[in-house]
Amino acid sequence: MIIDNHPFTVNKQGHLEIGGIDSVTLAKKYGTPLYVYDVQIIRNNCRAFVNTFKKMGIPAKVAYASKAFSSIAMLQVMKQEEMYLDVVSEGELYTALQAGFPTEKIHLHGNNKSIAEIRMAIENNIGCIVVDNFQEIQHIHSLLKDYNKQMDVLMRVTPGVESKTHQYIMTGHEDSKFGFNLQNGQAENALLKMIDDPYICFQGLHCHIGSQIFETDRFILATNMLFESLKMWKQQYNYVPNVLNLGGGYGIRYTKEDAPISYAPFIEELIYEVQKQAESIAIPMPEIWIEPGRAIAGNAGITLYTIGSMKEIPGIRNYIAVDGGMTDNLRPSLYQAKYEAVLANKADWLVEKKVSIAGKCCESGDMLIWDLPLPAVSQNDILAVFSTGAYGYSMANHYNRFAKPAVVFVENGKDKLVVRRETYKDVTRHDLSFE
Ligand SMILES: Cc1ncc(COP(=O)(O)O)c(C=O)c1O
Ligand SMILES: N[C@@H](CCCC[NH3+])C(=O)O
Repeated sequence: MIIDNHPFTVNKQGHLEIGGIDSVTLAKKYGTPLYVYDVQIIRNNCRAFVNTFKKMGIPAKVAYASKAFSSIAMLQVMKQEEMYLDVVSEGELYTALQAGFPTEKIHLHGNNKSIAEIRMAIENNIGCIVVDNFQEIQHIHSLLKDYNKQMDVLMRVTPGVESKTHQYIMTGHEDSKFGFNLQNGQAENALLKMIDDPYICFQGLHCHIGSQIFETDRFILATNMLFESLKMWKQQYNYVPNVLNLGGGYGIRYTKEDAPISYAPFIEELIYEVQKQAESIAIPMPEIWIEPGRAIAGNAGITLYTIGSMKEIPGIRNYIAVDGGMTDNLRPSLYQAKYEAVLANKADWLVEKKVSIAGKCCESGDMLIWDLPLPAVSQNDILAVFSTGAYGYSMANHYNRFAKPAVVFVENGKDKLVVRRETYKDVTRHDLSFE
């Protein structure tokens, strides 16, 4: 039996299965809350992007935006899949180095890169820095000069395109903390600062309009805005980009209301658009880079919880509490994000009524799912929440001094612990006594 809307099945015991393994067995073996990833789905997601570019014979780089879920094992899978990598901090870069990720395939982002981050990038000879602001151009220039090195650099621009997504995850609109503004001349000024720099090898533009976007026309519109500027810059400065990085942001299915982008046809559409635009301003086709995060990790991951206390308010609501919440999935409380879930140990039972899934943090807003249809629920049932593979573990936190859950990878019927569960010793590790 197949689970509606999600790439998982139900086994003969009526339990949810992931990667050929009974999820209830995993919950028993590793405890809950537990993040579980089906590695084959991660691989398929990577291949959908990489193979489309290959099939069309287009030089491209597909970089995994590791903010979605960064761990040594995950980045090792990215290495195996020949992906490039987008990191936005020293911590993400450090994790990539620990994973043995080829440094020349790493791209560094960030709207406030520290000197230490830029140094780390230069010392490790990473592939590219995506410059975000004027101060950074100066820092990158000076540091490269000190090291007597050259480095590829892209300029992040905001095209002034409003994507239809939650306000907190829009990034391409004018009033954004990221990048150089295309409309008000800042991007042009930045271009002029970098175009002939002896240390900065200026390769082209980067544009990321936001996250969890379904309307492909927004990506196309942003691309058109880039070409409007490129047309002027060609005429005025004879500038021709080698690279256009069109960011990530491809929406995935969390609930049945979401109609996720079909990656292959969309990438084809994007390629045709860039080809058409490049021809129209008579420049060679630039290399296309993209940076999906959620689209690689999101639907591959589930979170398993154990059901605990239950509170029925007659005529109002049934609250069912689980042993995690906003500490392992911040998205519902931060973005009012919606999720679907099943009882993993009763995955073939008929749905009985709607219940609301509460986390166990001391916050009324710590609700994972409102009005979820479930079969009859009992204490110790296992709840499996779908599509938690992106921005779940990576935004996990220690509120109420919760320990972060473990992460398990499953593939070909085998499970492997890839991030161990934190202990309370881990949680208090940095506390010092005042006595
Ligand atoms: C610069 C950049 N690239 C890529 C991503 C990945 O986005 P997503 O996970 O939505 O694909 C983000 C996050 O929004 C980002 O800020
Ligand atoms: N954390 C966000 C996405 C952030 C995108 C990074 N620019 C989410 O869960 O949807």
